[in-house]
Amino acid sequence: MKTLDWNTLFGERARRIQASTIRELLKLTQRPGVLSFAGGLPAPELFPKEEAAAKAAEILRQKGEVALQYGPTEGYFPLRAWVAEWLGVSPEEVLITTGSQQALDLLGKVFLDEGSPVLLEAPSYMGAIQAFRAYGPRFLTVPAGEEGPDLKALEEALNQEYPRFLYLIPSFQNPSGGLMPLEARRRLLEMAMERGLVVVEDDAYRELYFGESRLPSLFELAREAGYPGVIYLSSFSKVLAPGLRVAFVVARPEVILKFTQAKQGVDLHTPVLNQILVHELVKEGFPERLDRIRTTYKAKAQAMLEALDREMPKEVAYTRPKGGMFVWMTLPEGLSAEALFRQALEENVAFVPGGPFFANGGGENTLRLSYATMDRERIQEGIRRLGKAVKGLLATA
Ligand SMILES: Cc1ncc(COP(=O)(O)O)c(CN[C@@H](CCCC(=O)O)C(=O)O)c1O
Repeated sequence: MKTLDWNTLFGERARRIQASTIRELLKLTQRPGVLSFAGGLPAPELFPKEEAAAKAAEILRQKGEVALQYGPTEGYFPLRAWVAEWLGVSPEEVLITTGSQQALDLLGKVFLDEGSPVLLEAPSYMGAIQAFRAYGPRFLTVPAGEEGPDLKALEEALNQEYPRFLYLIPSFQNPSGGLMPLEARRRLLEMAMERGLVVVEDDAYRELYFGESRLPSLFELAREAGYPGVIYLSSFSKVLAPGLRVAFVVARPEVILKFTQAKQGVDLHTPVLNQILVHELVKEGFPERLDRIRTTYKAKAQAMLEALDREMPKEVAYTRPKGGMFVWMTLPEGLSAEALFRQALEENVAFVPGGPFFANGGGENTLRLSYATMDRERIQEGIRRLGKAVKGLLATA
């Protein structure tokens, strides 16, 4: 009988697909006793378990024939209408997706051909890099820091090339925690409008601000200016429950139509029961829930920063986030976050090395710490362990 070599049987696109570092690391961190700062996993204590249990039972009893049946690809209309009202758009501009991760894949499917230039920040969200990479694009990157992308570098890049789209996370960027100031947002939009550039705004952390209020999204600023070129992504993962896999895309009807056609070929529709459950959970008391979530993450961030200030040697730099879920750490030049990862695992603490957040390489001395999942005591203990591993690495440098 002929043996099968699957690698030769897989298609060209499949051979490009690489594992998600976060997903692979999360397996490692399941080991008992490991304190993990790896995944941006929302605080489980915030999940509305009791409320969801009651509402799910009620939905199945009263609307079981809808909740358990195939549904429209665009999404459960009452949820689309709720998102539309929340964002001040029409339901025809809203598509419900199975997590923002699916929207990232649809972006690749709809906009990218082999070799298409796509522009993103360095570092940027590795889930987006992974989703886009499957379509064989040519990645262009601009440096990003605590105030978002370097606009001078962005202008230079845009003067060289017209990318299929620019992918950004303006508020509490993953992994760098960056927050684009209002002036920078306006400047970026001017550059996009001059060129007719498609801008993808991934606003996963829009509500997780620690200050008094939220900055206007690029999407809102573009609408004010009458520019239709911003495609807006956000999700219920960070403000409700990631396991429900319910998120949305907001864009011009022509874009939503094409994304819907593409989604038909992927999963027909997002699970109907989950969509109805999300709608039931957000239609009352959502603002109060958001306040509780912001207070929780602000306290967790504070706990991590206090511990870092206490445990980390002065050679190590790290951000002081104004929202979101992450602290971005930079080791002295020449030190490897991968080497630190191995040393840290011996101390039973884990994080995500920064390399996979750089689409074109680099960032070997960077790492991302998520404070979202653990309570204050374990955050402090985890950082104590990490501090020990960092000092060990510095001693061998
Ligand atoms: C900027 C940005 N865009 C989309 C997503 C994915 O959100 P969904 O849950 O798919 O709606 C995320 C979620 N990222 C988390 C979750 C990854 C969880 C995992 O792979 O287990 C992380 O970076 O750790 C994100 O940060």
